[in-house]
Amino acid sequence: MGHALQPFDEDKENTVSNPIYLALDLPRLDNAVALAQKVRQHVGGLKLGLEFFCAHGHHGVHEIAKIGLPIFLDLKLHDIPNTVAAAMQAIHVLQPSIVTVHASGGRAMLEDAKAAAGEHTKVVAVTVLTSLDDGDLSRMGVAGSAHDQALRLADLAQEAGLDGIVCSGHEVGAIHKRWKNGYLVVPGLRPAIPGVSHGDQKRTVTPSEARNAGASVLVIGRPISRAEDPAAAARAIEATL
Ligand SMILES: O=C(O)c1cc(=O)[nH]c(=O)n1[C@@H]1O[C@H](COP(=O)(O)O)[C@@H](O)[C@H]1O
Repeated sequence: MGHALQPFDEDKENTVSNPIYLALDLPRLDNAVALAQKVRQHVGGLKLGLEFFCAHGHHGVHEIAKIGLPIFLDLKLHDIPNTVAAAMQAIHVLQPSIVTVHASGGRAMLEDAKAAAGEHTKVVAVTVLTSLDDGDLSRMGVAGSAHDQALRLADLAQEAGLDGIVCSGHEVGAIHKRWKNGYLVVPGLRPAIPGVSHGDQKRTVTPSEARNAGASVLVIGRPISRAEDPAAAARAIEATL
């Protein structure tokens, strides 16, 4: 029997009391459970990505849900509308708080994804991945800056009736001005600690910069999961917000 996932409470401003979602990007389920247990007092939710879902599927989601925090299922769905809608229906039973799709899948895909989602699930569209910069976009044939592209795709997501978007901290302020009640998810966050690794992330800001610019949710992975003391790292980040 699976453990029922609970939608989380939030206030009118589309914020949660602790906006940090820990990205549980670990290959082993036992390690993911142990990490989540360690930091559960200092984060508002847990994000499970493609790596986790491919390895552990629905069973893995149920195991993590037992920890008692809202679950963000980051599957970044991107396919024809019919396929994405069917995938959304297949994860209904998990009742995730948040699910991601790619905004570049187009308006019909976004509309069908939202229509197929459970009523307590927020569907948010990834605009421009935080691992990409202007040069990467130009090589993909996208004219203009990552900033402008993120704003364009945020407008598309809003027109399609989604709950919000995923963007970097570089754009969240501008998107917040255009979409006041949008649910704005910001990854690519790095605390202002000397020598902190940015890894594959190119458009980064600190957690407090993102929060002050209007982020509803702060997605943080390696700065917590790879810290010597993950609970202390999460606590230190929480204290800056
Ligand atoms: O959708 C996401 O969560 C996401 C979008 C994006 O543009 N950039 C991004 O890094 N993410 C996710 O956010 C997390 C960031 O992890 P760290 O770089 O380790 O903090 C990873 O799980 C990514 O899959």
